Amino acid sequence: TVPVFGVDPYADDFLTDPYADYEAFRDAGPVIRLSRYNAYAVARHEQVQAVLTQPDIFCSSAGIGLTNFKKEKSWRTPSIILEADPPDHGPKRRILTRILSPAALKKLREEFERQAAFFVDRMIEKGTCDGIKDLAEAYPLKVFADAVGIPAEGREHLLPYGDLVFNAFGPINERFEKRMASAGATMEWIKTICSREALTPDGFGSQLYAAADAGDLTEDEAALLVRTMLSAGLDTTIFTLGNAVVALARHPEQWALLRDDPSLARAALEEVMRYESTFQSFYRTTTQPTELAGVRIEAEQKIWVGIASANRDPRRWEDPTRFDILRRASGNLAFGTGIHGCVGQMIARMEGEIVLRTLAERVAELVPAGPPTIHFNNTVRGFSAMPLTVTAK
Ligand SMILES: CC(C)Cc1ccc(C(=O)O)cc1
Repeated sequence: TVPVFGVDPYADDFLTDPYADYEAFRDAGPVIRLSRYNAYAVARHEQVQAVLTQPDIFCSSAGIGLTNFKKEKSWRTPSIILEADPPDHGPKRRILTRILSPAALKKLREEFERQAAFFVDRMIEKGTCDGIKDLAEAYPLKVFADAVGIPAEGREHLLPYGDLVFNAFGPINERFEKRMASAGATMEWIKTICSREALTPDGFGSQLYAAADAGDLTEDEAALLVRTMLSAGLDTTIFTLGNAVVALARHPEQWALLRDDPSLARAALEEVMRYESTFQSFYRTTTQPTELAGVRIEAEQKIWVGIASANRDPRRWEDPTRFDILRRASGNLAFGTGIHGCVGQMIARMEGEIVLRTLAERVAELVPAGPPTIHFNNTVRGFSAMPLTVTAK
């Protein structure tokens, strides 16, 4: 029989330190059940990879959260790429891949580097600062929001919106209800800035409307893909940058390695994403009766997919609980994998690598000036505050 766990993976005390529970999930078997949410679960690297690479059996169109769109209404119009299966998914994916191409990103690199220098220099001037507020949040809210082409005013709605989006992939619990209750103005603002006229002429958003003008998208689909960019491209990079700063501040010997060799920035970022994955988990839904690692699973079942757990699976990683920026961390599942693997992973990596390299080039010491504050959310895990003392190189 399938091992059953009654634990609540969305409880604050679970999310404070989920890793012992993830280990128990992995050790219990390749497939387990989370009885509290009536879902199967995969927590090992091998089965997480297997589920994400069989979209015909483990689909996304029933929602990639706990809510089954075939049975309950979604809180927002479903995403036409994230919550879509082949054949609808492919053409939309190709449009985003083209807009987020390496050539497009090369044009942004200089501005992204200039902004990273600005925010890091300001932290050094302050001496005592907050690694989240002054860098991890501020940087993507400036460079990525500018790249999409949304107006400067009103960006304070972006984090509340992201919190709503990521809470909605979990259960409709008190955390979600609370955020939803105060989301009126935010939902209005999001709708407004995804419209053609709100966007600057040269950003990613306008390029989506150009695809509509070329007949590759309807006007409404273009607006929904702008919403996709704002949903997927901010909270994730913000929490990842925050997790990087916290991990480096807490592991001075790893910080020293990076500071003494800034070219390690990309490898350091990859290890942060493996060691402290921002994205904890999401779901797939079985389209037919199937068998996974010898376990029979009926159709229409929600499967919890433990990304952060897979990234610490000792069956795949040597000494997984050790934060080691010199290890080969590529191949981790922080960006997912398969046809839905993160379409923005190259711009996300560019932001992260530039920020870590800029810190390494300009900062001598990065020392905690107090404990970090965890941000509790149903899907992403990170910090809302990290007091730091920062000294110039
Ligand atoms: C890690 C992913 C679940 C992030 C994400 C969120 C939202 C969308 C969308 O299309 O709205 C796409 C991707």
